[in-house]
Amino acid sequence: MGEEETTELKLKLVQELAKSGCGPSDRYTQREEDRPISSCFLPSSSSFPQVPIVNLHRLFNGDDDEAHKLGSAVQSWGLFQAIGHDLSPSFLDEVQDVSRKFFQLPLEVKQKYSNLKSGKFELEGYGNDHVATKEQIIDWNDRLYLLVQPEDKRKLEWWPENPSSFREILHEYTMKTRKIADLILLALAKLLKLDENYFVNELGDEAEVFARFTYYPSCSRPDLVFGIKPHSDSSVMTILLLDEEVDGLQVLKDGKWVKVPSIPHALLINLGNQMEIMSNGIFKSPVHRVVANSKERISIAMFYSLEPEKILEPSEHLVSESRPSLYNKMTVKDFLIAFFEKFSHGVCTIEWLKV
Ligand SMILES: O=C(O)CCC(=O)C(=O)O
Ligand SMILES: [Fe+2]
Repeated sequence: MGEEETTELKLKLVQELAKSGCGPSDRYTQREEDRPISSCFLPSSSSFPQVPIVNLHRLFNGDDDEAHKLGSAVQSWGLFQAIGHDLSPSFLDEVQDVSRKFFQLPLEVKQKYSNLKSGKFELEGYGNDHVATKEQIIDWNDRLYLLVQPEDKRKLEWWPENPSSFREILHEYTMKTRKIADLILLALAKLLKLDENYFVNELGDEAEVFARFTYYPSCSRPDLVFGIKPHSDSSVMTILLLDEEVDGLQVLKDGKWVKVPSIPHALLINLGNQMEIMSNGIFKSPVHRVVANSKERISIAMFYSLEPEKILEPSEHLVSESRPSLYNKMTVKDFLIAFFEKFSHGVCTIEWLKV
């Protein structure tokens, strides 16, 4: 057995650590200079920058003011709160509810979906994030990670059957959020004066969509750890359903960490690296992080990623002599391998891909 595999096997689930009353050990403790100190943190108050809010109902009905708001949100923040979507509050509550119930199950039940198979890490399933080296500082969360689209690539053995409605709710959430994602992609293409189907077609039927259910156990020393360390998403776009009770997400804006407040039943739309690249840097993929809390927290992320064999590059309409491509080309598959390797070492932007 290789050394890395041994490292993985020794790790406990964070939820079990928290339950046993142990605080975070060295493996979770950030170096002093990296800790979530409050000096660079802006509380949300009217005198500080506020995360933009876009009304999707107005946007999808051709409201120019809303399109303008979207444009400024994705160019200066790279993320926004989406209200006015057509998902009912009771359905979103159900999504939250089945997620919470899954993490509340006894360990033996959840282990049926473990992302360690004979000690080897699998992308899908329940467990820790990938631990690449012994030096890696581990985030204070457990996750359930599932490929939800294309449908014929789903591996149902990873999909919980408990709570009994989990699979059905996840399927319905996948279909409904994909419609919202496609409509947002249309609006984004229009902003760049591209064919309005440009991003929808780039994503296409073979796009890989992953659902990540992240459980952040309560932590006795939230000042020492991260729920998720600073990063930008690898996706084209991410749709996040935030915990309604407990905040934790923060976004880096002009060098300051700004709190992303949870608005009940809103969706948080976050552009990822693939969109930054396709838009040749016009749209931003923001650096964000999650701080731990003395209360537990859950979030559900849907990541939309281009088909693995595709070449990741800016739209040719956004490249000219005066604005050459800012990024080196590679396949999506190679990009993702490099991304996850760098993420585990705490790299949080795509500076490394720049020409
Ligand atoms: O839990 C959150 O609020 C954000 C999670 C996140 O950034 C991610 O899963 O990439
Ligand atoms: Fe993220």
